[in-house]
Amino acid sequence: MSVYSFSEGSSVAKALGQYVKSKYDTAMAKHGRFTLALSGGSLPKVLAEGLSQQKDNIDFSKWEIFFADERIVPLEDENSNYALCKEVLFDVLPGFVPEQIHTIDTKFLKQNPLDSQAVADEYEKQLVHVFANASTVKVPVFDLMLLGCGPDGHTCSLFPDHELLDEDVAWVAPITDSPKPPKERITLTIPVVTHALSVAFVTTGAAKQDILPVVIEDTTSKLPSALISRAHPDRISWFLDDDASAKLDKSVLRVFPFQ
Ligand SMILES: O=C1O[C@H](COP(=O)(O)O)[C@@H](O)[C@H](O)[C@H]1O
Repeated sequence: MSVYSFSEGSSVAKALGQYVKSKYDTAMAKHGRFTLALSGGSLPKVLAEGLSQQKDNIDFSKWEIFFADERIVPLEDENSNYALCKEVLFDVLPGFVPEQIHTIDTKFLKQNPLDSQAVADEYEKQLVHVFANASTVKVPVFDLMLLGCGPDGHTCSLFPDHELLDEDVAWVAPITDSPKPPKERITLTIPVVTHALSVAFVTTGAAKQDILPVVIEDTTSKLPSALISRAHPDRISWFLDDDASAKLDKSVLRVFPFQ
């Protein structure tokens, strides 16, 4: 696992932009497209800042984008992870192809009661379609997952002690009792996240400093971020600022290779 800490948010953004560009280059050389899962929360703004410095060397029309998790709300709702990414990324940087940005199907929102399982199943079908020609059909293999880590150690919409942590069949699962609102969401499951070729957690701010030693240093932790981090440590990078990393043992920190 590579854990990087930077003195300020702008340095986290710059490094993340360089890291994503290198993963994009690798994917393009390998199969001519870049499959990526994005999170909501604090991630999209940091990512947008980093990518704005790389945009002249990236063809965003080659990006095939899913959401690591999504709230079951209209796409224009302020709680929608898509809406957030659209505002800071898709509407700002040039070249994204709308058909390659995979949103939940909002036709299910008209149903009463809401069938969140149907939302998850439909989203899984989109994954099946996009990854159908890839070498694996058992589990989609994303080039990159960009994740957050909440102050409770949750990531995607995988929350501590939740039964979804044991899901080992579905690629996409619904959650109807999310402890963080809104309650109804879908999430990629742990098998999908841990099969990605690279996973980056992006986490900043003092509110995260108590949970990070548990997630990163405690090898017995069952927190969702820890389970993912430990599954394939060689594929995992953490991008932190010094506020977030303040309580980590300094021996876990690495020097960011692109500087
Ligand atoms: O609810 C969510 O929270 C996590 C963490 O958000 P952050 O603001 O603490 O970075 C986020 O990764 C996820 O996509 C989102 O739905």
